[in-house]
Amino acid sequence: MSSNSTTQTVLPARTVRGSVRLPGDKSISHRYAMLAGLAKGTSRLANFSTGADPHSSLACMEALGATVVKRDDGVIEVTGVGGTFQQPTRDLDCGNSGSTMRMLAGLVASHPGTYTFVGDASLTKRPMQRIKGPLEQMGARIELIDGHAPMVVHGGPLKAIEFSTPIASAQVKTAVLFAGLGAEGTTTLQEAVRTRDHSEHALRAFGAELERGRDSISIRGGQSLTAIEATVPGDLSSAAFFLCAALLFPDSQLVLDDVGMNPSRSTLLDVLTGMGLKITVLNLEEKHGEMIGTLQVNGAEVLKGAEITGTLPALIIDELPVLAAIAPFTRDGVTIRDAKELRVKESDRIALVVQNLRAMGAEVEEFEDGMHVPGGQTLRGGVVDSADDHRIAMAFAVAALRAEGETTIHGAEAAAISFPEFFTLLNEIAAR
Ligand SMILES: O=C(O)C1=C[C@@H](OP(=O)(O)O)[C@@H](O)[C@H](O)C1
Ligand SMILES: C=C(OP(=O)(O)O)C(=O)O
Repeated sequence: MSSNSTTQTVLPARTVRGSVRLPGDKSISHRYAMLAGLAKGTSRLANFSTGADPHSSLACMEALGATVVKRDDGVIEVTGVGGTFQQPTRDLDCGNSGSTMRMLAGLVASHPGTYTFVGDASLTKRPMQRIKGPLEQMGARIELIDGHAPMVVHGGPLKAIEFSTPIASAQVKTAVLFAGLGAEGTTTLQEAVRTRDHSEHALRAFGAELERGRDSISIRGGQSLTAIEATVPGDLSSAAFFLCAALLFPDSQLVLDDVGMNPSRSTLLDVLTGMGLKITVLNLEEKHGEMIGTLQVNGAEVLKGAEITGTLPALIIDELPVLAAIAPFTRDGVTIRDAKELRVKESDRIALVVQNLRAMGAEVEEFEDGMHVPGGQTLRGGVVDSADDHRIAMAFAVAALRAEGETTIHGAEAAAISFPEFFTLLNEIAAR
């Protein structure tokens, strides 16, 4: 049972209808917060994520000497340190946010000083060795306890490296690129799977030059950053919950405004289209390298299944819990393999999805690297547990819309990590 339990009850719905405005993208908000904190000048960031995680990044940047003003109109103003971080007098508290800990470790690594990173109980269990390797190769020293936080980064002069990421992780890629920004020489990084490229776009937006090779990305050290004015696109991973809700009802109709459509994230839309969702993209435009569009969606006549294997899981890793949670309602079932990373997120997302699906009466087969959820099943309302994992809380709220009877979600407040408005918006679009 989650430790700090606020329960939410979700009733079945007849359909979902309406229009939804999403919080700013969590991944982009983290990157803008960090780079704005290092840059020269004052950045103005509209539609910055309301989620707790990017606010952990902002608080860390304040501890490093940046000034953060949260304006009443939702715009966040960040005045950066102009290239040199202040030695923090407190721990850098990353809360629940793996992105904050891993990416910021890379950013501070080239700055002489000692930085102590801490996090909550969940973050303290997550693997940090993956960034220690490359950052130490560049010349930083990193102390971990058994591969985990608390993590002490001893920053200093770094040397560029050539690095091939052994796991598909945008956070690891970002840690290396951010360290490369302050290193001597040109750092080159190769990824087997092309993960989300928000860091590349954000670095360019703040004035850094990067070079893309066929399957590599290079950054020259010693470049300085300049403040930007930007509007953060709506979060496609938050949109996923509503898109999956729309899939559940043939007559559903939703409009999602100003959603981030970066091609390195939008594979999700191909998967949902393959499952039968009708998606029309309107008003597509580009801002600071990021695509933004309005999504008009209608439900599936036949809700088909999906096979999510190979390199695909890495491209939709945060959306897998909700896809699995609605899988019993598909005609053909959903198979997820090659997704072992799910076990080291805010919770063991494979074990927890399986546990909660079973609590709602579904049959599921668990694998070390995924699961198989047969289709053609019904769910009954039940008691599910988020284990303080935001994506799990929201995934099962969506599945509950088509369950028989009401569903109680323990630890529902975890949604605020990425999407504080989630339950209010879900209630608004659910027709009962
Ligand atoms: O770069 C990012 O913003 C993120 C990358 C992914 O993590 P990994 O890099 O660990 O795969 C994802 O799960 C996380 O929610 C956000
Ligand atoms: C895994 C996630 O985030 P992070 O790694 O930043 O904690 C997530 O938001 O699902």
